[in-house]
Amino acid sequence: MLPLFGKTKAMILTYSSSFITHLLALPPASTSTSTRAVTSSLLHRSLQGSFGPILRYKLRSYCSAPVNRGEFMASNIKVVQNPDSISYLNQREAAEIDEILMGPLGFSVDQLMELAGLSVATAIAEVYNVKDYNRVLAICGPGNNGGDGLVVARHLYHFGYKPSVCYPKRTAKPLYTGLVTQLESLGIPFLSVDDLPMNLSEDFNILVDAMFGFSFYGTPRPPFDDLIERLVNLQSYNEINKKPSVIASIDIPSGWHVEQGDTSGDGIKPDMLVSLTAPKQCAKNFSGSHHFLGGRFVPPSIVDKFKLELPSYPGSSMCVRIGKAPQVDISSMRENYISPEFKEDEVDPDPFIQKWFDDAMAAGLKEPNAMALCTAGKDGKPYTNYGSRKAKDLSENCYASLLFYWDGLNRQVRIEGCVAKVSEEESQHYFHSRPTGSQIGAIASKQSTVIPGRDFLHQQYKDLEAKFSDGASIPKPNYWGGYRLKPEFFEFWQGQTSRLHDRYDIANSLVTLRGMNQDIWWMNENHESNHYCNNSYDDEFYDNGCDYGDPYESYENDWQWTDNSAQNQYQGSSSFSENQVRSDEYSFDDKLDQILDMIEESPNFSEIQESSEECNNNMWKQMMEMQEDNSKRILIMQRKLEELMEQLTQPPPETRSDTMHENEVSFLSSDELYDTKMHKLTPPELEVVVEDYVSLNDKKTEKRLENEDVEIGLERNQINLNEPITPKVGEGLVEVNTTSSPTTLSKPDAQPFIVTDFKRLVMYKKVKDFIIRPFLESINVQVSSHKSVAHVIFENQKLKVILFSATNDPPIVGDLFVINTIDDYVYEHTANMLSDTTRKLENCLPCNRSRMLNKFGSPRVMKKTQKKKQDFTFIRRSKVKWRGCKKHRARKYWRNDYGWRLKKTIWYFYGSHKAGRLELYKVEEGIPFDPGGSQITFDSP
Ligand SMILES: NC(=O)C1=CN([C@@H]2O[C@H](COP(=O)(O)OP(=O)(O)OC[C@H]3O[C@@H](n4cnc5c(N)ncnc54)[C@H](O)[C@@H]3O)[C@@H](O)[C@H]2O)[C@@H](O)CC1
Ligand SMILES: [K+]
Repeated sequence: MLPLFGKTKAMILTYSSSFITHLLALPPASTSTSTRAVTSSLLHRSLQGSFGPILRYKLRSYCSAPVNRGEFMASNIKVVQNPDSISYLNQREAAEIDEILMGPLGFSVDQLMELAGLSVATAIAEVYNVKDYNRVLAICGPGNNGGDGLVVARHLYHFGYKPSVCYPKRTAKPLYTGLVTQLESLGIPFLSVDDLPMNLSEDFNILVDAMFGFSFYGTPRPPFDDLIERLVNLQSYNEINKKPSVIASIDIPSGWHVEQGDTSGDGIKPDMLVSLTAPKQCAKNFSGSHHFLGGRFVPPSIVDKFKLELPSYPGSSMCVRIGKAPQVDISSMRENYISPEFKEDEVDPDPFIQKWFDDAMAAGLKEPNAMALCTAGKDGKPYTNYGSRKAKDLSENCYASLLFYWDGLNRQVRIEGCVAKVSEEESQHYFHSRPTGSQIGAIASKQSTVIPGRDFLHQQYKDLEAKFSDGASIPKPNYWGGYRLKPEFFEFWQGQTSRLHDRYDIANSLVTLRGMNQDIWWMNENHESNHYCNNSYDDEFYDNGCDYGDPYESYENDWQWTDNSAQNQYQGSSSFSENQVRSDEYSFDDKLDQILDMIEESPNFSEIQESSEECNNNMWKQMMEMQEDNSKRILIMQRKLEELMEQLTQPPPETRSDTMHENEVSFLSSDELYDTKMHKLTPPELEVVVEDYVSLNDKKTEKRLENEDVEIGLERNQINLNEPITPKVGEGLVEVNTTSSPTTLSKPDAQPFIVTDFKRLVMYKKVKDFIIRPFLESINVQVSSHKSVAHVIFENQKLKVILFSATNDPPIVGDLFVINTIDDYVYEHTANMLSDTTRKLENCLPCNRSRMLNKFGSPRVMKKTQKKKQDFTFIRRSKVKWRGCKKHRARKYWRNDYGWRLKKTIWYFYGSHKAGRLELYKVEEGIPFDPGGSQITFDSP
């Protein structure tokens, strides 16, 4: 570890060699090293050259951040190699653990479900990146497994996925209703089984199987049998599809026997299984690519009691992979960066004093001051083979490049300039300021030598430690010293989505350099680096054959190891062992071959080759200038592309309504109505905005509706039926003529179609919970004075009623508006509220004019508002029909008149003009009715 500014430290690693490590991953035995080395050096050089920026785009994708870059990457998840040593639970044990957790151990089911769901979501995100696997369907069952699925959907939403939920058998417990409400508030669509395509991979990338967990038994009952069937059939669809969808099962592949697994052999075949708490016995039969364990809450007492052998979770991860990760496909490693806006004024050439460095510090990145150093020798090749030397390079060609890569912030700063040795005094001073261990380490690891193994190094260290135990000053080896780079060129890079990365270059002449040229990079970095040979600028070590930092090249040389483990500060890293590094694991990728071919076939190739031969500082400068031009061009292109992308990816404006609350009912006046484009609709017309339309899938409700002769959508004359009308979620306007003239139903994304005759329109509005109810039975607005129709619109959680009168006249004062709703299906609060309203209305039904006036327009109020009695024509209808009514008569009236069942709730509104505007007042018991006064607010019951 090399100090910078005295107290901060910088590590110089070999940028280009580690770069090549990622990039080429050469299997030494099978590839002609010399050719490849030359090509790779040219490849590297080309990065600096005229066609560099374009290539860099491709290349960066191979050497970007280590986490989460696509399928088959399980970065920080500890891999438990032997799944056989893991415990598998039977059904009884699983249930027992559940009971203990939620009994004596004091967990609540919500808690466990949240943790379980989170771990499943993180495992999914670990394997299936959000860019390629964006559309998720969580298929949720009736039990806790289904609850986990709901939690997963929520977390995936927050991770950037687009989840939908199919939850056909809902459980009316607050835990579940709460989870549903949470998802609804995020605008996550709930789809019925009928809404789903037969081929689920048409609409979804990931299918989260949350139907059944460890309590499943027997064979799946409807509608899950159908859903499971669709998951089974997926395989045949997937064979056709270019990008098949994947199944991620929670705890147990649904339909499988909890212990015996897929007994019939024709069950679902999930690609991923996330076992919770501990794998169930059926998981032994799991043959998909990704088996994870989640539910990181099992306390030691349970581990002991059930003698559980479980893989340990790495770091703070919520999940751990069981078994081996599939072979890494290098070409698929590609991070879709999501970064904040790139602000030019936030970058400063000195990465140590600018905001970016502060950001990196604040983000808690490990050693943000660590950097990679890339040099090039006089032959122009950064690395020819393992015999090359950074220091030697620098003595021949002072140009070098430093790279600060800040993973986690998706940022990188590259600095280029000329490097010079610092004075011997400076080096001496710094050497003795280092900890004794580091000083000994500098001597112990002999530069650029091949050593027999790690033990040898330890012994060296011990011997030297003994030698200097008397506290004598440790002499600085003459090969140890610092370098200073004078920056001439900076490149700021920030990863962005779809590879449209930000890149901002600053050349020396444009900026005032601050700080940078005062600082020293200390060479001899290997003392704290696990993987690399010591580095030296002392000529006497040049020929010792140590390579700088490319472990793959190292195998070629058998075993090279000059590590100083005594100084190992990477506590988290597992120790380096030879058998972890197998060349055949890194097969040479076709794509890379292509790139290399491209370079070699490029018309510039020979030019570059030639110039590289006589590489000198001038050439480098030229190249940098060329690169600068290109970078600018690329930057402009990127911006343009980004703008375009932004335009293309603008989401459509959100239209969404929610549970309607009584006190949020508002009305538009006919004036308002005629002011808008809606005036084009000539009455009598009925326009209903259908939002959040969800068809019924609750058996009980369905049955009721059958009995009640109610239909979803339009109830119409079957003979004249052109085609079935089933509005779905997201569909927009439904226009219906109330006359028998042809009716147009238009949906934004569908062909308009004609219905010539219908009885009534029935809307089902999903309320906040599991029950889907018809919210408004035909917008059956009865206006007492004359025939009117209404527009009813849900907007911003408000019900808006727009009235049309048959004569084009606005409704008059005293009109009574009746909107029918059905309270049976109304959930909880709404139900109570409405039935309460019913009760109140029943109690105050106007049996005669005087009684009505007492209730709704007391003489006192009338007097005060100087209104005449006849203005209160509320009773007009009741005079005719409700005269002398008693409660039961009123009920009868409702049933007969509306052909509806008894429990229907009717909302009464009283129309009144105020400042040219029609306002509707809810008629309620006990509240003085004052149409001239301010609008009555509704008390919640
Ligand atoms: N203790 C744990 O380790 C935890 C368990 N959790 C989850 O809870 C699950 C177990 O939950 P549950 O006990 O609620 O049960 P399940 O979620 O396994 O399902 C039981 C439900 O499915 C129904 N069912 C069973 N067999 C059926 C069949 N053949 N056809 C149709 N329906 C059928 C049952 O009537 C019941 O409603 C676990 O698998 C796991 O996903 C997590 O939520 C939290 C932690
Ligand atoms: K499941």
